[in-house]
Amino acid sequence: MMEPEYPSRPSPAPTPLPAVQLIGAQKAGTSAVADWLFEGGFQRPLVFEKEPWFYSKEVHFFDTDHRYHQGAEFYAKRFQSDNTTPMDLQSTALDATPDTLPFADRVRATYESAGGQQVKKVKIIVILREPVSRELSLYNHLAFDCRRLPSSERNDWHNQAVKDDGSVMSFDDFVMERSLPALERETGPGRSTRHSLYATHLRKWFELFDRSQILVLSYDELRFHPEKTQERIQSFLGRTVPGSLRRSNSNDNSYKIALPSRDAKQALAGVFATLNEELYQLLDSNPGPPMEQRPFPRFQEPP
Ligand SMILES: Nc1ncnc2c1ncn2[C@@H]1O[C@H](COP(=O)(O)OS(=O)(=O)O)[C@@H](OP(=O)(O)O)[C@H]1O
Repeated sequence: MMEPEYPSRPSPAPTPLPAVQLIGAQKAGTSAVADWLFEGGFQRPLVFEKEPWFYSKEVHFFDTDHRYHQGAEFYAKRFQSDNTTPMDLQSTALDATPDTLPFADRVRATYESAGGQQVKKVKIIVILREPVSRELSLYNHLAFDCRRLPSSERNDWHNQAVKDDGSVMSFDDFVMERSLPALERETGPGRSTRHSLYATHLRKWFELFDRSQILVLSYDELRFHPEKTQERIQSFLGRTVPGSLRRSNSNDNSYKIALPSRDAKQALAGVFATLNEELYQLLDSNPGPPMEQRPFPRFQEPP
């Protein structure tokens, strides 16, 4: 029997989403890379009324429930201005939200729902930093904000570094009372600390996206050989980006702690030693695009 012929229905036009996702890790040099890319021609997200200024780098769509649940159109609007075409978006729009790392599934679902095979085209960049130094950087950032912001402007994220009496806790206390408990649970307070569970997060990204779409970078290389990191990113993105990587978002101030105490370092390193090994093995068995460092360099621990 002949199959009946149905007129082919045009599929709905895709919702154009950013071509590049810089997903973290938080405190691993994402602002420096984002600044360089934005200055070099990548398109920033738009900031809407009542949104904070830093949304012009990071949209906080995937990591913020009430934003995520507004859907792909809500997200796409942050990248549409009168003079952008879908073509522009597909090649130069960048979301550099450093908190996206734990949300591979949401990124996949959003790009899938947006159509146009964008899920197969989006380019994902992640920078990994030695976890003890990253935790210290997180603490320094929180402590800096807590000292400069009135309590009415702080949120739960900032208040992680505040003691019951309202004073800012030491890094040692932060490690014992916040970081270590956070690493023992999968959800709840301490998500920023759990960014350092790199193998857990990356395993999901590797399952949900083709490995060739994900460039894994080393913060140590970004710090000591930034020109190499720039070369890798340009090769991955398939375009030359003028300018150079500068230091950015270092929150320098007289209270900033340069090195962890021996106790804090030992307590954290004890947890991260095995997890870092898991990461090296995961990267070893999942080779990335050709411009990625291989083997991935082992982290340099703080002295
Ligand atoms: N060019 C360059 N080289 C080396 N290190 C650099 C560079 N730019 C920024 N940084 C350091 O990266 C830390 C800030 O990271 P992020 O920008 O990712 O932070 S954030 O998640 O966006 O808040 C922060 O680390 P700490 O100084 O240890 O806190 C920055 O100093």
